[in-house]
Amino acid sequence: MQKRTIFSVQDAVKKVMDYSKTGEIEIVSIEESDGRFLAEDLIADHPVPPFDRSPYDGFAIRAEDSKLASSENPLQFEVIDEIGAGSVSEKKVGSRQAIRIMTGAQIPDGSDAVVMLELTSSITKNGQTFMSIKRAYKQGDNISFKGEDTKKGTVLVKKGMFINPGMIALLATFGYSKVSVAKKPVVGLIATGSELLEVDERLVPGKIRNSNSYMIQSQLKRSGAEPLYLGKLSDDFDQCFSAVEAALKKVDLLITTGGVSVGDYDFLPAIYEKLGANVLFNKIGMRPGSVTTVAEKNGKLLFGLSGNPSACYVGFELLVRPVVRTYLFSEQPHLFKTTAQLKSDFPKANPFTRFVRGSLVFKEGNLFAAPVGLDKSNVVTSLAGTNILIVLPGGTRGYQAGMNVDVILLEDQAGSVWPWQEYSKS
Ligand SMILES: Nc1nc2c(c(=O)[nH]1)N[C@H]1C(S)=C(S)[C@@H](COP(=O)(O)OP(=O)(O)OC[C@H]3O[C@@H](n4cnc5c(N)ncnc54)[C@H](O)[C@@H]3O)O[C@H]1N2
Ligand code: MOO
Ligand SMILES: [Mg+2]
Repeated sequence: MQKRTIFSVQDAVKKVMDYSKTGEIEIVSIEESDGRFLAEDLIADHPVPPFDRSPYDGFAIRAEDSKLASSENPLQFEVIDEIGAGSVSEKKVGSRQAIRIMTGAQIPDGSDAVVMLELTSSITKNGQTFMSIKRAYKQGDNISFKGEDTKKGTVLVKKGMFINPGMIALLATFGYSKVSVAKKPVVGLIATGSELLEVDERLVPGKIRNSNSYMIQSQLKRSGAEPLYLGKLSDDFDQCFSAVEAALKKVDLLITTGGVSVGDYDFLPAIYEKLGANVLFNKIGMRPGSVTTVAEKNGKLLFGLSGNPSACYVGFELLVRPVVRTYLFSEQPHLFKTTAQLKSDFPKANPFTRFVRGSLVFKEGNLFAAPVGLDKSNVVTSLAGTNILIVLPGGTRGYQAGMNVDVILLEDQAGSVWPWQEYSKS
């Protein structure tokens, strides 16, 4: 048996990223663009608002006519027109004239200020309405100016950004009924293991249900990829080899789970060899996920994730996700990292960097990182409550509650450029 060379997390991620590439573009309707990734910069092709408009229901006047108005000296204006949002007055506001205007309507010619309805009183004399005011206004008072929200030509959203509800509002504002989005990379997924049952099968001795396939499909969707589930296979070399070889022709990336360690039925290393694939690494100095193996065949990446659920989960987030996000044009394809206070002691020392499944707790302006469940690579239940990975660099000491630790956010969309310094032994 060959001794495996241990790669640092940093070096492993770098090696994988050397083979990551950007994907293709497709055009979808604005409704379908929700949750996708923008394939070109979103540039304002007109100012917003496109015209000076009223932010209130009230009256458009000439500010200069209001100069002498006060409670002792209310001034009366002749109301010459009325406009709702969407209408444009053909009249020009002249001296001591006003136009009744509603929120969102274009400011009429001649006027340069708006008086809120509540600050006026109106009377009608011989069919003619007059309104009066008790204070002076300055030029520009209560006007929402053309371009005050954004100027024409402003880059509002960069290519590669996740399309959220606010971005949908922008797309609609600028007339994008069709949106150019990144095509989802098709990621093939094969689960290996003779012990695996289908989800709807009853438990029998020695067998467990295949949870990795569903978990990874969900992680793929969260990352923005299109999963192509190719089924689960027994630990049979020929069957697994043919499946991997055939899958490579159909997908942009291929994930297998299980069979990457040193067991008699761990066939992935031999499959990579027979395929003539270039194995980038097969051991990483991290826990869980130390057995995560990545190979490349003609530029296509094959991710051999561990069979152990927590190791599989972590291997995906650290190594597959940034490749998917690069496909989706993200310039910040890695998970976002910040610091938080460790919520409870973590006494177990380990020479490898630990990625402890945890949840972020917000309390009185502070961020806490709470480890969830049992910290073993074969556990599955802790994953449900996981929304962060708590990074505990390898070393001989454990960690105490209250210490500042790095955490990486799993449900954030902004992402990050490569955030991790090398985690050295503490
Ligand atoms: N002698 C050694 N043994 C092991 C080592 C080692 O270095 N030397 N590494 C251990 C570590 S660390 C891990 S992690 C596992 C990795 O195992 P494999 O990736 O080869 O995965 P399998 O052997 O196929 O399965 C491991 C474990 O996971 C369960 N499993 C597999 N597939 C699924 C699935 N789709 N859904 C749910 N659970 C799954 C499987 O039943 C096993 O219990 O190796 C250690 N051993
Ligand atoms: O690959 Mo294993 O998860 O380090 O436990
Ligand atoms: Mg194994």
